[in-house]
Amino acid sequence: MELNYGASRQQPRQDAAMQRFREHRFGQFVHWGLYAMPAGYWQGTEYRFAAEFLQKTANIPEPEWAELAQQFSAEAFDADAWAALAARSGVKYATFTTKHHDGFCLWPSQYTDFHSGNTPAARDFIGELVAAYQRHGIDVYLYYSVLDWHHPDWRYRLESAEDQQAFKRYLDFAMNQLVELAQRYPSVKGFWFDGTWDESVKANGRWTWEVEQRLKELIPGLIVSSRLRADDLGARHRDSNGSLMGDYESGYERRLPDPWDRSVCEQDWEACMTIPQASWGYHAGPWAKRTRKSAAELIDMIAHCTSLSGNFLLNFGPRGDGSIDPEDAALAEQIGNWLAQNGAAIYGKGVATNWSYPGWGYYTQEADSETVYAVVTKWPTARRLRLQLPAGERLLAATLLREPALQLNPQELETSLFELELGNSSEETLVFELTTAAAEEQSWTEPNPDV
Ligand SMILES: C[C@@H]1N[C@@H](C(=O)NCc2ccccc2)[C@H](O)[C@@H]1O
Repeated sequence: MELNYGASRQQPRQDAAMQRFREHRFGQFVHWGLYAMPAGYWQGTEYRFAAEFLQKTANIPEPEWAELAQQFSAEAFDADAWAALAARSGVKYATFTTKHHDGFCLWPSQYTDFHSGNTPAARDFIGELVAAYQRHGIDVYLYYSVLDWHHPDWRYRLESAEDQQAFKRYLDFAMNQLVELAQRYPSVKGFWFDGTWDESVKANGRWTWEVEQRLKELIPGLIVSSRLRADDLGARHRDSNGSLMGDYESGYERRLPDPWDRSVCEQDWEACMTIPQASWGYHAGPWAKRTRKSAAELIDMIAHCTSLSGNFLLNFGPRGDGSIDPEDAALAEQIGNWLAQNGAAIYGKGVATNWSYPGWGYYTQEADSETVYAVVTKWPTARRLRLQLPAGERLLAATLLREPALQLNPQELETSLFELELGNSSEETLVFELTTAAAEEQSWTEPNPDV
């Protein structure tokens, strides 16, 4: 169907900026703001829900929430320390919340008084973070919530002429802020949009289209997530013809596609994930602590996304004073140590097109390369790894990536089916670099499995 504000392309972008994004594979999400101070508690009660939603879950009147800005001193904030830890964690890009749903801005915006310049901290946190992360060689993306609980002209739905007029004022405000961010921080590589699910935004597909156009005029090569976009009819992420809007699919929030679902590889995509079960902002309660994911679980997710040609954006919620939770820092270091040894299987890699999902982990491969990597995340109890190679291929060698590299002798069970003895290694996540060759002509054909 004819659309004015639908997808602007059918195929993935092939320019250098997009190729750089997809080669990153692993990124850091950072949710930080006023919500990090109460950290899931209000008047002594723990609220077991996302800490950045506390204003709503605890029914806090907006003026009372806004008062938190007067306590925001962030005395332990150190952009360079955040960036150095991020570099050690192995991330290649970082996405920072500039304004979350509560409307509080981490930069001195000229369009509102509700910003970090008007706090005891009196700092441009976004400016400091952009500079520090780029000094550490990490690309920066900016998160912006269209949903804004603070702004008087925000509307969830448009039921009257007054609603329409107010929400027009709100969209003008948001466009002004986005242009302001692009002009203040022109070195950022992209924008990550959130809070676009309400009827009011879905009824303004043209505005979402204009935002993408305007920001890409200001910053050539800019990358914009699909979550910004609605089309003429209010369809989100994908337009009413099923075509992806924006530059990559950003609908995977705290969930990953099925590891065998190769359909997701047709477009660029990114999954974002929390360390605790369901809080993006720092939550100080036992509920969040009890549900933290381990390094092994998160490494599995990194390899899972890579194996389907997607990026994995792991969220960190710094504490209200600007310090990093020591448990998060330790986790970041563990992941970084693994990537230092095994990153060849992740960075710049994607789906191993001819290799089926093995169940015990993931195959990854660089496009147009012969080399395939096997990331073993679920050890077979028999401690023998079975590899079903693509038909017509045989396994010459399997080399363990970690130091010292260990070459295993593949045992041929049947043509294209091989076994590796894993020995007693206690390591959690092993990566093998696989060397294959064309198998000799088969004297027999595979039995027909459809009996
Ligand atoms: C990236 C995350 N998105 C925000 C959020 O509101 N998620 C809750 C939600 C997720 C999906 C549909 C509606 C609401 C969370 O607060 C994080 O910022």
